[in-house]
Amino acid sequence: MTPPSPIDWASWRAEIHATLLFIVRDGEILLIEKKRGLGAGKINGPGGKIDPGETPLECVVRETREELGITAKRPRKLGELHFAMSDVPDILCHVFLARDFSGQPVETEEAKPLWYKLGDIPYERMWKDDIHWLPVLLDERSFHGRFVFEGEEVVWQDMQLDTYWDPEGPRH
Ligand SMILES: Nc1ncnc2c1[nH]c(=O)n2[C@H]1C[C@H](O)[C@@H](COP(=O)(O)OP(=O)(O)OP(=O)(O)O)O1
Repeated sequence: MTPPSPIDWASWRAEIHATLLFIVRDGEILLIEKKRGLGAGKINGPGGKIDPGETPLECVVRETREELGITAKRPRKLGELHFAMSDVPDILCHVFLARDFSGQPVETEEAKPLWYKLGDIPYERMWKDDIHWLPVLLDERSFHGRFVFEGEEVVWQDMQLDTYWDPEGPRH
């Protein structure tokens, strides 16, 4: 049974809306080592904050171009993550999966591209929540995750699988 949440999700609103993209091709996943900003030093998918007037899909394509110099083909939103943080603003993150891209991934000021076999994803170098939803994304199932952080640690979590997505965008 899920323990009571330390925060009231009914009144929760994200201060930041962001995106993440995971590209999977030929049994490997394209990740980045993030070089600056929130999560610097961690391994993650490309992505970042949504600009004013931008859709999550436009954002994830733009951020992937900026961070890796490639264009994702047909990214599909499969997940939504709510992060209640203790020391940085709360985040709502739209999570996408793509099976192809054009161009060649290059290292930029923001990110270093890293390919991993699907069986060797380095969860120990990623945000602590990732292990709870990335395998779901890789199974092409939709999900809605909520995580409460104290610093770097997850102190409460809830994952709903096979959720329905409103193509118009986030609920908060
Ligand atoms: N807990 C957790 N797990 C997995 N991924 C993330 C988190 N928290 C997060 O913030 N993230 C992701 C969501 C975003 O993709 C990035 C954070 O975006 P950020 O790098 O701050 O945004 P940019 O727009 O690229 O940054 P600047 O250009 O403003 O430096 O991490």
